[in-house]
Amino acid sequence: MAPQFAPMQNDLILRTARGEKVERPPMWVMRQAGRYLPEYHEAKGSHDFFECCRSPEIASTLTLQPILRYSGLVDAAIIFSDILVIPQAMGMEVVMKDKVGPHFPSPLRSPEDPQYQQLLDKNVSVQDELQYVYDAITMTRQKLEGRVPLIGFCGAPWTLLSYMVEGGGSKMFVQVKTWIYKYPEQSKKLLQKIAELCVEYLALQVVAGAQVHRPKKFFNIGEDLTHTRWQMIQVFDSWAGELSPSTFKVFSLPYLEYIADKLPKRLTELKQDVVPMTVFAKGAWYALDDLCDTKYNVIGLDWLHAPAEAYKTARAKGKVLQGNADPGILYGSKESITAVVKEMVEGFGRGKQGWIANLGHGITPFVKPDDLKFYFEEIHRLTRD
Ligand SMILES: Cc1c2[nH]c(c1CCC(=O)O)Cc1[nH]c(c(CCC(=O)O)c1C)Cc1[nH]c(c(CCC(=O)O)c1C)Cc1[nH]c(c(C)c1CCC(=O)O)C2
Repeated sequence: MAPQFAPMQNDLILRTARGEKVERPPMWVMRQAGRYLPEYHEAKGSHDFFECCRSPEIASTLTLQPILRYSGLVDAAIIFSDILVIPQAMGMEVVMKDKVGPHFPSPLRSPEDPQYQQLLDKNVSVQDELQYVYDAITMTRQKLEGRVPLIGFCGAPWTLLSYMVEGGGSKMFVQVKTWIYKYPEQSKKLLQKIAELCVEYLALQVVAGAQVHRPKKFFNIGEDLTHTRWQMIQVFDSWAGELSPSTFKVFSLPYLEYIADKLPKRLTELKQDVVPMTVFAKGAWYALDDLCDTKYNVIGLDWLHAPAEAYKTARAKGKVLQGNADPGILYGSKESITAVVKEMVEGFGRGKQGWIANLGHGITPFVKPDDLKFYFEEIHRLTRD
């Protein structure tokens, strides 16, 4: 039987993502459960990063931390995990190196590497390999007690391929550029394989948080009430900006589209409702038009976009935007935070439709938690009627 969860109290982000008119913009920030929070370090203790991801108890505790600290200001939780759990599920080793970031001891170097064929041929069960994520989602949904919806996520195929061949973060992208320019067909095969795994992984995340009951006041006339979800999902293409407009169309966009086309179908097969979908292609400012033509409901923006201009493009195509202040603003003065919030509020339709307030990328370490609070409060203040 499906687990039972408390009724949802705040569905603002879901209504906004579906394009409805709202009373104020919903807010959350990427990496909101992270190193800038003292309670994060406390709960993490001496546990390794991936150990925290694999422990539903720790992952759910970390997920809830910003929700508790910024109660009333944060309208969504995002499950504490990492995009690199997919390469791990595919059999690659990934470790998190302190102060360095993710590291693959044996990255995929070329199509001649025996790992290449193994990765393509392996029948990966994301059901079995990533059960700990689904357990963390179910536990988090229980601990949230209906406070806010929970966002599930995965990495985009292009970004995951980059990590798998670079072996970690990169400045020059030598390996992945070699792959796409020397071995384009082999690259595409792997991108497709990753995209298929992403669909199944996202679908199973939705299943793990599925909810059957909800309070009467949220019913819509004529709606099928048997399987109502309180979730959404986001696909992170953090390295999209390494591609050119034309190579993005070949090595990233088709796989992002594949996920957005297939996920609703897969959810229907699994007798689940569809959930709102967000795509965040960092650095791909040139692709806004193309992304607005996909089936994603929400397009995440980094700070390379001027809010008013992006909003015009997105609204013309009925899309919702998410973002987009430079996370670096949180190191600045209160006046500069207010100025950037004003620009967003004015640019994004005063937050009454089509805007989910966020930062333009994940919040960075050393930000003072109260400065993030001020950012949220300013969004709240400036969108109040
Ligand atoms: C590229 C990427 C990764 N992971 C992720 C992305 C896409 C988003 C983005 O572009 O930032 C996604 C991610 N990673 C994490 C979350 C958790 C949910 C959230 O609060 O947003 C999410 C959504 C936790 C994390 N993921 C990581 C941390 C820090 C771990 C620690 O040192 O305690 C957290 C809280 C580690 C991580 N994981 C990854 C990197 C590059 C790093 C190192 C980052 C750094 O050193 O600044 C891979």
